[in-house]
Amino acid sequence: MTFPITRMRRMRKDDFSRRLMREHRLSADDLIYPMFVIEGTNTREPVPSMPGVERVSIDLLLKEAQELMDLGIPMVALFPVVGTEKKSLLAEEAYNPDGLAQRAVRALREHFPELGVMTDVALDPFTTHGQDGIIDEDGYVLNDVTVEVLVKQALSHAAAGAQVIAPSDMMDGRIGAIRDELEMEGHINTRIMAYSAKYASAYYGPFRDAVGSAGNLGKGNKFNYQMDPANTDEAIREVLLDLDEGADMVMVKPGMPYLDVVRRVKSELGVPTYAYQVSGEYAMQMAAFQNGWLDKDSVMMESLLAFKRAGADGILTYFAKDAARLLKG
Ligand SMILES: NCc1[nH]cc(CCC(=O)O)c1CC(=O)O
Ligand SMILES: [Mg+2]
Repeated sequence: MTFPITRMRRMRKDDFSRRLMREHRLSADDLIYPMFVIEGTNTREPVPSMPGVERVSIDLLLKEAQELMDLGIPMVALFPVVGTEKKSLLAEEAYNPDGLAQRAVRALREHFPELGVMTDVALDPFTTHGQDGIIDEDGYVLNDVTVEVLVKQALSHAAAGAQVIAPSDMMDGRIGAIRDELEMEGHINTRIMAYSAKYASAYYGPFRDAVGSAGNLGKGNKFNYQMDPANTDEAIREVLLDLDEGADMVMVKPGMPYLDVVRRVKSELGVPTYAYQVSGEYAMQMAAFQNGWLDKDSVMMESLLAFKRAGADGILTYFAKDAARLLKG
């Protein structure tokens, strides 16, 4: 009779030894909370395809910000939702100093100076067609023309006080152009979180419902600027370019279906790496939770821990508050 010399189960026997050998941990410090902002006062609107997520007016945003502070969540990511009267072909509203995003940033910075505020730089909430940039007569998104507008948008966010600017548009060269302008205008410490490896994903559907760009986009797609889900070498090149152009943090998006990309970026480049657990990932989990098919707390925490294991330094997730509450116990 021979016995196994190595019994892997020994260390799993008790909670104390399981804790001692645990390699990765999720904490509130890892979480970034995305929020949708609308006009009005004391106004909240549910997003039907994202149960539990609401679009809120700035006064309610401030109430939630207090909650984020209490939970120890370091940063909120803002997504403005504007009416059709604010949308145009040239997306001028994107850089309106008194636009919804800019006002939301100012209010948060005034009341919660310690909370990180990250803004989305992309034109889709402000274009009549729902594309992230300016289009030509054929509907093709023009790169360099779009970058000029993105620079103005980014500058208006920095001027409002945003500490982190997050270009999510996938135009070439926009990180360098934005960095240049920020430096020239004295915003030398404004951090850039680049959505570097952003894939043309079908998992963004509920987000496009939330910001009201789905209808405008119609049958359109973003294949000629967002990345092909088949590629990973290309993701490394995208990340390298953004780092060279002055990005402080890089992001992979979506999250769970792209953890291989997160791992490659972290292992090969060793830079601050973030992942976005996007709206579709949230929606499909919530659907299963609401049906009683999966257990919410444990599946949510397992899904977030998976990002840490893959090498992410932080996660943008609609579960941020729920997860932080659980972590607090
Ligand atoms: N620039 C748009 C933007 N910024 C964040 C998301 C998606 C976020 C999510 O699905 O949760 C998108 C959608 C898109 O590219 O169409
Ligand atoms: Mg790029």
